[in-house]
Amino acid sequence: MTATKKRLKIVAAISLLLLLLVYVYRMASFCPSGKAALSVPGGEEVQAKWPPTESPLQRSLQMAYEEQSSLIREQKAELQRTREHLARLEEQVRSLQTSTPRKYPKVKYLNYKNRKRILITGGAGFVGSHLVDDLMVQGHEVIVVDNFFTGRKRNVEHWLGHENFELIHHDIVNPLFIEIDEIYHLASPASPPHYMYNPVKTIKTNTMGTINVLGLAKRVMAKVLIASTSEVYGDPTVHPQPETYWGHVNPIGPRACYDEGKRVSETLSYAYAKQEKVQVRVARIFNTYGPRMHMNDGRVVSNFILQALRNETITVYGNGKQTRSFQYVSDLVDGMIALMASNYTQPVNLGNPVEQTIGEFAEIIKQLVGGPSVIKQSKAMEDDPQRRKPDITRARQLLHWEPKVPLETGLQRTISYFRNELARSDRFQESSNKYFDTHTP
Ligand SMILES: O=c1ccn([C@@H]2O[C@H](COP(=O)(O)OP(=O)(O)O[C@H]3OC[C@@H](O)[C@H](O)[C@H]3O)[C@@H](O)[C@H]2O)c(=O)[nH]1
Repeated sequence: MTATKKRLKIVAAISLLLLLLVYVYRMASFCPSGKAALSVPGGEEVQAKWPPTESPLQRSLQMAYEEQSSLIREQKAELQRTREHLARLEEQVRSLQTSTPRKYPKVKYLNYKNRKRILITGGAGFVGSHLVDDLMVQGHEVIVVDNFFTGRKRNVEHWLGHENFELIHHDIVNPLFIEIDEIYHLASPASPPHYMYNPVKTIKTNTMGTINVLGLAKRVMAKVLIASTSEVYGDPTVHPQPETYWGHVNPIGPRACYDEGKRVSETLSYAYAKQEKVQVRVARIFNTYGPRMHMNDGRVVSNFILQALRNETITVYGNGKQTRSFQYVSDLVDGMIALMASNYTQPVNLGNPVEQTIGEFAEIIKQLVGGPSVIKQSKAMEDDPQRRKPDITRARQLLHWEPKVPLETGLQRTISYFRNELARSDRFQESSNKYFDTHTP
């Protein structure tokens, strides 16, 4: 039994005793004058002296009451001492945290000429934070701008305080004035449930946000890489999809805020390139997965892995015959850095051409995670693209890039990441339960 529970029991016992005492006093018909009125046969009232001679029961009640009162006083004092001690310890932990020099991942030293100042919008997100890691390790100065709608400070906290790193809480829908050499524009929700949650904001981010980024690039003559998407091909009628394919997008469907938003983003890039001579790079990113995906991301990889880890039903939307091709996040980051470094200005597909149906993918996850989860079909998503596979000839030829991480290897890393995340959230839950248990007044 915890100390708190013991204390609660003692307090309850004392309250009962007090009630009993009050009751006994009432029964003795205590008068305001300090005298008890006693009725005698014949109607005469005799005023008795107060306190009357104490009965043995009253005496023992009184003693018990005094004993319990002093116990409560002692325990209150002890509680106060413990609280003060805890506060002192917390203060010590805080001062230790600030005085201990932080350990950072090793970064290369680049001289002034080779070191770039690189802005990453959406740099605290899933893909952005991996890009931050690579560019920091290469020795560049990295400035992250994020509005933390889907990004998290935790994704980049290992760089906080590093002299080459800066984190700015800012929404790119509003203009930004800083000096930089390169911009990776990744800011936008990317998971269908996230971008459909606030379609107007998604469109604003991909239009006004992109205008702000391109305007900044124009002012400071920075090179820009725009993170576009395979969704510009919509529900494609050409398979696999080369960059020359114009796409098949429903402009008023539930996905339009993202698909059309990204298409405008591409259009803006080439308008600024033509009119303002801004150097642009456009990466059309296909389905990507890996550690640091949000637990509530809602995309198929995180959903299936979490369902399997929790022994829940694995939900396949529709008949499961729709296809996707999944690339591991480190491959994508390599591709983006190679594209930025190249002098190629047309869009480039970055994705893994190994394609599978979503039904097969559910089986793969179930097998890799193990456990008793069953796979079930549920309602199909509206306008869900039916086949998607990148043609990466352009990236192969121009960037000498192709994905390296096999699906199983990438999935194993992602599964172990989500396993740790689940354990972490359980620990957090446990400790917050404990906290509320001991701090309930
Ligand atoms: O729990 C789920 C989630 C998703 N799915 C299905 O799995 C497929 C993939 O869905 P996701 O939500 O992971 O991603 P989508 O391919 O639809 O969109 C993605 O496309 C490429 C990127 O640019 C974006 O990250 C994202 O928009 C879809 O057919 C979807 O219906 C399930 O069957 N079950």
